[in-house]
Amino acid sequence: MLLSKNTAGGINTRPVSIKHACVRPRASGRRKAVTVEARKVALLGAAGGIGQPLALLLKMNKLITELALYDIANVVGVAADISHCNTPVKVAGFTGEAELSSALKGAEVIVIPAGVPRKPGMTRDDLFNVNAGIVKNLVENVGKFCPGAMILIITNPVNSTVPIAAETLKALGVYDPQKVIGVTSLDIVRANTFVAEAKGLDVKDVDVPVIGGHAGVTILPLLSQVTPPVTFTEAEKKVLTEQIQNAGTVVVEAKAGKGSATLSMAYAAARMTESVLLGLNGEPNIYECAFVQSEVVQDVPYFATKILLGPKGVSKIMGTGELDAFEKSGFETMLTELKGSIKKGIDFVKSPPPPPLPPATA
Ligand SMILES: NC(=O)C1=CN([C@@H]2O[C@H](COP(=O)(O)OP(=O)(O)OC[C@H]3O[C@@H](n4cnc5c(N)ncnc54)[C@H](O)[C@@H]3O)[C@@H](O)[C@H]2O)C=CC1
Ligand SMILES: O=C([O-])CC(=O)C(=O)O
Repeated sequence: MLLSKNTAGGINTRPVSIKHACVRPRASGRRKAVTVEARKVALLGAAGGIGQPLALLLKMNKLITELALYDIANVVGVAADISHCNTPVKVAGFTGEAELSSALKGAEVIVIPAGVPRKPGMTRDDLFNVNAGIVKNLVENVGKFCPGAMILIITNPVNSTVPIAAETLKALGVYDPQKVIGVTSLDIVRANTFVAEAKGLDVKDVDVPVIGGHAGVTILPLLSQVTPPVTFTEAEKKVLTEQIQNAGTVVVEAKAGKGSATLSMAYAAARMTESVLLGLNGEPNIYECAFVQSEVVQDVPYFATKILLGPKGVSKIMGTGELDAFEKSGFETMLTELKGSIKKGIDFVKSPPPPPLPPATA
């Protein structure tokens, strides 16, 4: 399946039917065939809540020729199941550390949802202790077995796991900032949905840029820059901003201990993966918001803004645009938390925590 074109005008979420896969509408209304290159995608954490529906969506994407599903848990059954869908993508399952290298070899895009999700009462940062090591280990293997691949990180806390991935690749001497992307697309998907609902708009026409990071107050929707232009009262801005910032927590609480957003996340990640592939294929004007290494904000080395995707990955990082007074205040509020989460990720690789002390003797 191809989702609608991700143009500079916005991240539209209009699905295009499978029948039209690989044919994307141009601004002129004429249709242009998208070149189908041989593209292997590896999905790490494929047996999980996000992994399974994401694997299914990727199996339906005609820009992909080969899909490697990897998990420490048994993922062979998921691979067998999905492989029966009569679409051309070749699917294989790889379980356990010993099979990781085979999953990665030849892959050009690596999507990582491996790790534990939140339970009610937890913050995303509470996942750091478990997920930091998982991401570091997986990215080390990416650096060894498919250096140069695009890495899309879903695992939380994204504000820390992206710096962890970058530092891990730096230590191996294979870091390319154009290739490492923190997936924040779910924030845009949610913002588009909530703004369309609040303003009675057709959601396929709505694009809300969301900048900053992916946790609480670091998620900053730019309601002053919505496409199509919409005006909001101060009260509406507050309600919508908080709704977008808290949406993940709402799902965590509704699932009551059975995980966090999985289906909407799979949808958002399928869209980001497709945009990355379109960029690699040379399709022009592929824009998404994402958390990447960035110089947009002084002293904040990673930041989410709209980015342009191209044949080498992130080819341009857009600025924040003009913020209104409400957004400026939200921007100031986020900085301390964002800087702290980024530093925590960098320090995890540069100065790993000491091993636990032996038990004290009397
Ligand atoms: N970036 C975003 O917007 C979002 C991020 N997330 C995050 O995505 C992550 C995954 O969430 P779910 O799929 O719901 O969790 P899940 O627990 O259902 O699935 C995680 C999968 O990762 C696997 N896994 C664990 N360690 C692994 C390793 N070393 N190598 C390979 N696979 C490994 C597990 O076996 C499991 O199958 C969580 O950290 C969650 O917080 C969730 C929603 C949105
Ligand atoms: O809230 C969570 O833990 C999962 C997540 O990142 C989201 O749904 O935005």
